[in-house]
Amino acid sequence: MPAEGPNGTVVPVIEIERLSKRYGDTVAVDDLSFTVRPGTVTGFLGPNGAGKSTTLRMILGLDAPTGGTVTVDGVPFAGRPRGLRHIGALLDAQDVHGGRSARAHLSALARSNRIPLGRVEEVLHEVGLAKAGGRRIGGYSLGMKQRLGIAGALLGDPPVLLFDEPLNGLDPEGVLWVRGLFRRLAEEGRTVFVSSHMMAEMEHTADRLVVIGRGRLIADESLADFSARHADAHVAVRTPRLGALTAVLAGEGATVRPSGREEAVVTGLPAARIGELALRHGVVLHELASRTSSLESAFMALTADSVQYLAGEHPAVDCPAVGFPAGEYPVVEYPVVEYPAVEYPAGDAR
Ligand SMILES: Nc1ncnc2c1ncn2[C@@H]1O[C@H](COP(=O)(O)OP(=O)(O)OP(=O)(O)O)[C@@H](O)[C@H]1O
Repeated sequence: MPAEGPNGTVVPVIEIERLSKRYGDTVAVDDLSFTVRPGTVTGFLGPNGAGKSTTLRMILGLDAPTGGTVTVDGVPFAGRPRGLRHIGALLDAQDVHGGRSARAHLSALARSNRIPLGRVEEVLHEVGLAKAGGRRIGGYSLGMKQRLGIAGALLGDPPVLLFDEPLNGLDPEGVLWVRGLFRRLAEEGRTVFVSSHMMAEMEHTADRLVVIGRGRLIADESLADFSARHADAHVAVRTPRLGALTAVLAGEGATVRPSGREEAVVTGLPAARIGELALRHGVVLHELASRTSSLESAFMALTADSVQYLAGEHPAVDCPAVGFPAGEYPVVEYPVVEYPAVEYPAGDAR
């Protein structure tokens, strides 16, 4: 059933229900169920071969499920006559006719989807390709092709947007720009679903995460909840009396791992409690800091069993369970970033 918003309006929800896809003996997607809602950027994460692209293709009706259903606003996408005006998608930035200009490519897309041609200049401008729009796409860098793919997705001004690995090939400035764009699209009430195989990319891009491995659901939660549940929280301490502090903290049930002559990593007690205990026992502290290991480590640990191609040894992942009482995790800060407008000049061969 379509989800309803205020005044009975239909909310652009993507609903995936027990979805499966087999290619011969390969199970690409395995009994997958989750919902992607509007107003947030949802990251779709999984290692190579996890089934992300296959899922996106099934949302778009480009691949038929072996089992289960996928609907947008309660209707399979193939049943939507509005095409690009309903869902905009970037699946493969390289999959474009290199002999055409960006302007010609977008104009053809606009015509076949009954989108006013005026949108072509608007989206070229939006993605920073207005001046380079007359050049052959074959001469574009991967980053410029990603921008062109994003322009194609935006062309129909759709309420639902899918992006498959959109950050590939973008320089840091481009990554910041894309993050700002996705945030704005979500704030406009659109449904934004973005795949990636790297948590480090999604950490500052998505509000929600759907994590899959070997086609199966591993996590479906907000980034904050994922972070609180999976990231390895610990406290770094530095003191000239490490032996004394270790004895005190161990007596309180903490685990203390020395990381230098006067330094240690403590798990099992929050920083505030460590500071109080040190004061009470007369141990001077030169450093006391709450730290959280990278979410990338947590993601790798979660999906370690699902990694299709391993280079040599299994990656060593240090992600022990943490012992803080509920609500006492260190706060993970997500930096607020500025989004510079970038414009490629007509002759720029980046
Ligand atoms: N057309 C196809 N024929 C046969 N096998 C396929 C086909 N498409 C995908 N697969 C297989 O299905 C599994 C999932 O592939 P998919 O491309 O969906 O994963 P992915 O998560 O998008 O990976 P990546 O991050 O590498 O793009 C893989 O084992 C892949 O080899």
